Amino acid sequence: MGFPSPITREQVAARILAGDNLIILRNKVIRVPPSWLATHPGGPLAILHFVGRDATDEVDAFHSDATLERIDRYTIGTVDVGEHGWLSFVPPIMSGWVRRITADGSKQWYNEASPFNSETDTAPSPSTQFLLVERTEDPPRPGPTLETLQPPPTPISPKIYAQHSAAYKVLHKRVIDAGLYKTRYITGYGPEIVRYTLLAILSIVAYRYGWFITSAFFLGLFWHQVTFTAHDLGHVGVTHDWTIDRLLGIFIADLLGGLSIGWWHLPFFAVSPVFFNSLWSSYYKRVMAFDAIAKIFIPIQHKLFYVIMCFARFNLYVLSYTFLAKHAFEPRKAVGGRWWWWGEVICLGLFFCWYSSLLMAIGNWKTALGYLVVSHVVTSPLHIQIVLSHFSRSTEDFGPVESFPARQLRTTVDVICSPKIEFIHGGLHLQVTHHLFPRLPRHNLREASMLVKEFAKEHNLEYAEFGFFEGNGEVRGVLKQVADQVKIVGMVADANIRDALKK
Ligand code: HEM
Repeated sequence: MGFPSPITREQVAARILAGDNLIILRNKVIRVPPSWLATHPGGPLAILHFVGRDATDEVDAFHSDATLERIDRYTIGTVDVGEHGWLSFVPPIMSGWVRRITADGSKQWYNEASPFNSETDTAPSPSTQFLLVERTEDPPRPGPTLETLQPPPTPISPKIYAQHSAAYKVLHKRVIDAGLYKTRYITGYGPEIVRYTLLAILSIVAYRYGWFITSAFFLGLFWHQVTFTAHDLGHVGVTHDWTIDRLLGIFIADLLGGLSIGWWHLPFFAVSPVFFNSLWSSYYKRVMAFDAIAKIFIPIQHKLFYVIMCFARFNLYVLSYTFLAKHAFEPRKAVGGRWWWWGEVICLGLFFCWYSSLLMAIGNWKTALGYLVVSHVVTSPLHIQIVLSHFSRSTEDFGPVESFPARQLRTTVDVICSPKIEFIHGGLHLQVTHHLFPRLPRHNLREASMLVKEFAKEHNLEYAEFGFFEGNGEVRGVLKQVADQVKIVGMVADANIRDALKK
């Protein structure tokens, strides 16, 4: 399709300020229709955080070819991207602005939070970092302005990031040409299915013989293992068909594991000292308070790490069900309509039936409690693994200018392990490559990681990896660092109060 003349940067900004959700893909301007925003399978926030930005690499990484063609249909024109690519705007949501339906049915800007930028450019809190805090007074204007959209000055070079981005496209092509998007059903998932079946049989047999704690142990191992396949399905990384992967995902995650495939997340720790303020989460739509409870627990978070990890699965239940409750009255998803929601709710109901019958049939509440605890605690290495791959790395935000590959490499780390025992880590140990190519079938990640390592070396980017035990040490180190800083902040505050009282 030909377009008359390129849309100017000012026109793009004006349309965003008027409420259009425009993203830049290569040199094309895509207008995401409001209907897609509400019903997007990856959620509206994924799109809102890319309004005004070049989202080419992210969009290529997250979508199937068929979806990419569909996205292309929403092109409304082209832009001149310049020598170093499109200089991204700051999406309105990152400075606290969202669109809301008013009483008369029209959509207006609403300021849900205030931006909190660091005035100085320090390592833990760069000037490019966009954090939000609770809004305490009415905004001076009824909507975002041209100024709000301008990215803050950054010491990072757009030229270098443009080079990374161009090289990522070449890398992605190499991964595709090497056939790494082809799922290894027999050699990859074959052994997985045998392993899952064996663990399930061991759990059932032990239960039948009355060896309840042994049965709970194998059930925990079963959950630990199947979660990796649920994770693959959540990323549409098995059949690459959203409907089939979602159906399989609902069966495994919801029916067998009691968790929502539409949502799973991490237990919470503070990993950045910037958190010593209460922050507004544009994801949870609430203030993440640095309150009295946080002040008690954060100073000892490194000591509680493994204890919390043991019970992390309970947190996943809470978050899963909250997610489904919030989506109960949402519009139909563009893919999957509403059946995905009903499928999840019904399968979760069935999960509670089979698991609670299992506990009740034990006939002794102490053993039943032991069964509940053991089956959940055994899954804890999975949670530790997820934390390792993310929390020991940088949490700084270099703003919308940083390229996708540079950000993914900077914020993720691999856990080194022999291919013979990698089923224990279930592919999540190759997190760097997974974050660069989320739809890539898990059993091809090792081969792809070789190409990513070459890419990182060529572009002077760090491909971080550590051993499992070293990684545990790193994470506890980060948690302790932040804990110590909270203690210091507390001591300074106490000294100030004492001084004030003396005066
Ligand atoms: C008109 C624009 C868009 C359309 C029509 C669209 C459509 C879709 C569809 C159909 C899926 C399901 C997976 C698939 O079938 O490929 C999906 C998933 C997803 N999309 Fe989009 N999308 C759009 C824009 C974006 C943008 C700008 C982002 C942000 C970078 C984004 C991020 C995601 C994510 C994170 C997922 C989940 C994938 C995963 O968990 O692996 N999408 N999208």
